[in-house]
Amino acid sequence: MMAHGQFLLKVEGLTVSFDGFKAVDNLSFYVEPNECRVIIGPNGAGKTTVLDLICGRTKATDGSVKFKNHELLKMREDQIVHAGVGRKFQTPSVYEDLSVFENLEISFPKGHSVFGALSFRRTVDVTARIQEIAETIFLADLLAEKAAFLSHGQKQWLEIGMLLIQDPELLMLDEPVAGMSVAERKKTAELLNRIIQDRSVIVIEHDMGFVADIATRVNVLHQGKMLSEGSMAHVQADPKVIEVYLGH
Ligand SMILES: Nc1ncnc2c1ncn2[C@@H]1O[C@H](COP(=O)(O)OP(=O)(O)OP(=O)(O)O)[C@@H](O)[C@H]1O
Repeated sequence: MMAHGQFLLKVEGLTVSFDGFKAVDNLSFYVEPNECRVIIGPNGAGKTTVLDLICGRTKATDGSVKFKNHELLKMREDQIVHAGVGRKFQTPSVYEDLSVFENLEISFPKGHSVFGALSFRRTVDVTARIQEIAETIFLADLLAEKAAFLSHGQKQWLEIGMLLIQDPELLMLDEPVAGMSVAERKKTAELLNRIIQDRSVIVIEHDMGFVADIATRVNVLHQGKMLSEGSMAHVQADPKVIEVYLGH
């Protein structure tokens, strides 16, 4: 347990400018453990850029991003992953020719096994973890199936599983339910509500019904700045939010 007032992620004064255009402009927010924070806002508001800055894909111009008090802005992308921050991009990138099992297996972090050279024990350990993750992502009955034969929604879940197997403390997802059926959206909400028992999640989302099902708090971005922040009910009732986003 973290002490009161200890945030998992502290974003302060985060700014990036591309040729003088500030895509993210002096943005600050704080994410607690076991939180599902949803970032909403109109096209071009800077949502994807915020995730790119946190995961080290884009270099910030100014500000600070502290994850468990480590400054992420000074770290490389691979170091940020190693520190416990996982990122899923919009389009699923699973290995189509491999099975669900193999996709999860190759995502298992290498070189951290407490069993060291005891490869048999290690295999048992990995297999148990793959089984557990497969159940979480609704694919336990499809472990032997080639990823190519999964539905779009199942591929999205598999990719979430490939991140979960690395046990990140912070997971960032860019529009995870885009292209999913209503039933798949419901199951994805159930999945996110389950995984925040053990970690925090930041999600970019446009589907307000889905946001209502998952968000503990919502950030509304507009022109790279925080337009409004709070519970779903709070931001939905905020006249500024209705004017630039929800009213459209
Ligand atoms: N590498 C870059 N170079 C120049 N401009 C960029 C770069 N990345 C993003 N931008 C610009 O920054 C702004 C914010 O883009 P971003 O993709 O973060 O918005 P978004 O809120 O995720 O939008 P959407 O909902 O359409 O995905 C846009 O005007 C975009 O064109």
